[in-house]
Amino acid sequence: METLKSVIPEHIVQTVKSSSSVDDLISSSSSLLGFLVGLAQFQQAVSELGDPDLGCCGKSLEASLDFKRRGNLSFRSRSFDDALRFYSKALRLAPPPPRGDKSLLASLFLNRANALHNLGLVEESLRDCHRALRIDPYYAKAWYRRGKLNTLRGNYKDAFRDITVSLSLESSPAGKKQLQSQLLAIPHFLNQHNAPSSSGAVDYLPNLQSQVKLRCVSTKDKGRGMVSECDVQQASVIHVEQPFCVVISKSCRETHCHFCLNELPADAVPCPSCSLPVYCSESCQVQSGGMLSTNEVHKTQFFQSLPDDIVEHIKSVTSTVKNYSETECVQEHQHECQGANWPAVLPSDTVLAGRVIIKLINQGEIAIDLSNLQEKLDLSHSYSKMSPESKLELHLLSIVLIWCLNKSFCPDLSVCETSVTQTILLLSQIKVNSMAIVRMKSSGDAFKCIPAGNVSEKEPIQSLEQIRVGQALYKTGSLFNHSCKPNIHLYFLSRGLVMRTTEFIPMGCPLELSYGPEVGKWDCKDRIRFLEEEYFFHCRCCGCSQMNISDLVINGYCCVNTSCTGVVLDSSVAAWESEKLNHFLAAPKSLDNHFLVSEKVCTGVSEVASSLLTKPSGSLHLEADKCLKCGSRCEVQYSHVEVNKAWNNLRRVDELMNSGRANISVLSDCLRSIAVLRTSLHMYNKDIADVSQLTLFMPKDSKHCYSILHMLIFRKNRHYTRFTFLFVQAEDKVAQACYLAGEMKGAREHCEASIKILKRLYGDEHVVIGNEMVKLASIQLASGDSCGAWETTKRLSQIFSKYYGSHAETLFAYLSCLKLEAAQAVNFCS
Ligand SMILES: C[S@@+](CC[C@H](N)C(=O)[O-])C[C@H]1O[C@@H](n2cnc3c(N)ncnc32)[C@H](O)[C@@H]1O
Repeated sequence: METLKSVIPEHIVQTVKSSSSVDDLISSSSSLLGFLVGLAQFQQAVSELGDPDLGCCGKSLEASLDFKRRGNLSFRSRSFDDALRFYSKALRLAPPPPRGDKSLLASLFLNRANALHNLGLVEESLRDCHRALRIDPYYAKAWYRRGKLNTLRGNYKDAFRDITVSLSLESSPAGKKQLQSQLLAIPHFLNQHNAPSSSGAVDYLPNLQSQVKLRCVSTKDKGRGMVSECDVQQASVIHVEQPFCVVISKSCRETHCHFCLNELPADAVPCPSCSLPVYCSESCQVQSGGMLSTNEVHKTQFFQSLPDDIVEHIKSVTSTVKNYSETECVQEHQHECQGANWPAVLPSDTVLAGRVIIKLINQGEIAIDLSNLQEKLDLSHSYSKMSPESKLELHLLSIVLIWCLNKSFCPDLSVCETSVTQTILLLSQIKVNSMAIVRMKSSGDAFKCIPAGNVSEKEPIQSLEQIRVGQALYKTGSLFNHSCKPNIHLYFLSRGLVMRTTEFIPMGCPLELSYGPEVGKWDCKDRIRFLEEEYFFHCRCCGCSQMNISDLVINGYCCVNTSCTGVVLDSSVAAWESEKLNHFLAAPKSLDNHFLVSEKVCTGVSEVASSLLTKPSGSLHLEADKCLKCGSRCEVQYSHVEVNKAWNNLRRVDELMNSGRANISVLSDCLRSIAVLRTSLHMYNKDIADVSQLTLFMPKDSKHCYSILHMLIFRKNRHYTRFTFLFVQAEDKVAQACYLAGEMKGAREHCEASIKILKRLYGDEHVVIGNEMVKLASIQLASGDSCGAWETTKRLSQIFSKYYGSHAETLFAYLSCLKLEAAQAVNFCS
């Protein structure tokens, strides 16, 4: 792309970069398209994007056979994990019938089933036998393996039938004899009900409906927005939606199903036509567009002698899974697996745009020059606000995409200025409307109660991390506006979007979610900058237009008067916050009304900035270098220099710790710098929290380092009433350090302190409190405080169910284990 950019003549670059309206786009697209079409480099680039043999998504018999051979070697040396990996790779590369070898595919599935069986993965192994038999119903060894697995599962009736079929296909007398003795060894199964076999299919459609009726309205300053037509209680599901189109994140291609985006099982199934996507089940594979070959089994000479019930058994085992019709599912990969290479190479936004276009073409919704694309999708965009560089990028990507679609999918699709213009607008819609699908991953899904003093570094305190597994477009979901103080919250079940209220919402009140930034996480100017850069709008939410404590203190300095809890601002923050206040004063409501919005805000502000509570007349100016509570003067400039010195020191310490050269003298150096930060910055300042990083780099084996750190920090700040807001991360990390060092008392106290701080920052019921409580419960269990763990678990379950309802345990697998552990511990004690 960079090479192409570098050869575009300057006058075309300028036309593209200065385009802003649709009319401009028509002429800029036309000039660029005209130039590129005649360019040999462009022709070569796009032909490579459409050629599977030049790309990485084609099938290869040689490569597949090579992986099979390596799998066999690993299997023979009993390295079953390696064998599993090699057979899976071989399956991805094996060409499909009729071009490819049917028996190769069947044998690969059976070999993988054997590896899975040896790894103790019975269900997965059974599913692979099933796959081998669907490809080749006359595969004696696959019937035999299936019989063995069914015997293991206690499914004797099926086991008997499987081995009977295997026996009917076996030709050698020795083999027949062995199978006969296997049959005799199967326990008696008369009147047995077969245990249901897991299909491996994931129900990607959450069976959930919202009773709340929503309405799309026009707002004063945010375009369209969503409101409810009735009062909505806290924690209600207000919206459920399946995506219009989805694309998996490149980083998750090998680990997650390309359709439902759930984690892949050990027996993942590849796309039959190309080597890129893998799915968790045939159901996902078919819904994404992959084809399954069908087998019609008749009572052939092989099965002539078998009784009817066994023939029925053969038919039911070897029949294909349900096929989904076009209207029922998206079939989003289907067009790509005609051999095109571009979906593997182009950015996710562009692949998503390709999927949208193809879906609309397949549904017969859009013209072949895409002239009505905008009208059909009806989503907002901010093309005119994008940077000149981004505009050039969008032009190029759109031309490449239209060209690829024309060559690899739909020759009727016109490559013209109209289709390019519409694709540019589609890409800019995707920029502001698409959502990242995320999964919460805990540091240990299998929760374990760790006995006190027995904590190893392999058992970190339970904590959560977000993984971005895909990107999707939801048509109705796109109509919800952003607020830095959201009243709804969203999460994903497979690829389905679920939205819930986090507070009571009166009828007609806007329903707003956070696009990322929230009050309490970042200060106002950082939130506004982020939203301008990522979403191209200036935030007009209540969090950014109203006063709040977090925005005042997050970058503040402390008062020179040591008994005062007031905050001192530097000139840039003071100017920013003054502007915000005056913007508010210009609005019809009074400042009084403003502070009445939330009692909590009012208490918080009076604690650090009481001067703001006196009724201002005219314009309000927040003075820099002056305590907002007691009015004392403070040289922020001087503090700034001291803080910088301390930070440089800490960075050096950080490097030493990182390279394993930390010792006690380094630690005391670090603590001196922390002391400087503590005496200069306001106690809620987020930089103090960043000090926490240091504790992460402590050498894992030096328990006394933790103890010293713990002792010094802990003793210095005994008075937790002074510890609020952003000290929280430091508290959290010290808790973690104590936990790893086996100092459970310290770990619990620091974790409780961090919860106290978070409650002041976010309120008692915010999900971040729940996350922190997971850590507290794990510490309590490890230190033998079963009653405490039980109480904490009850509290955190309430918080999680407010955010995730009955899905909490589906989304966070460790929650049910934690509940069980806590319940068992408390029962054991009582
Ligand atoms: C995902 S769309 C939301 C629906 C949009 N309002 C519409 O009319 O289609 C995002 C766009 O809504 C507007 N928007 C959302 N939240 C906003 C906010 N807090 N302040 C200002 N504009 C906002 C911006 O124009 C943004 O690009």
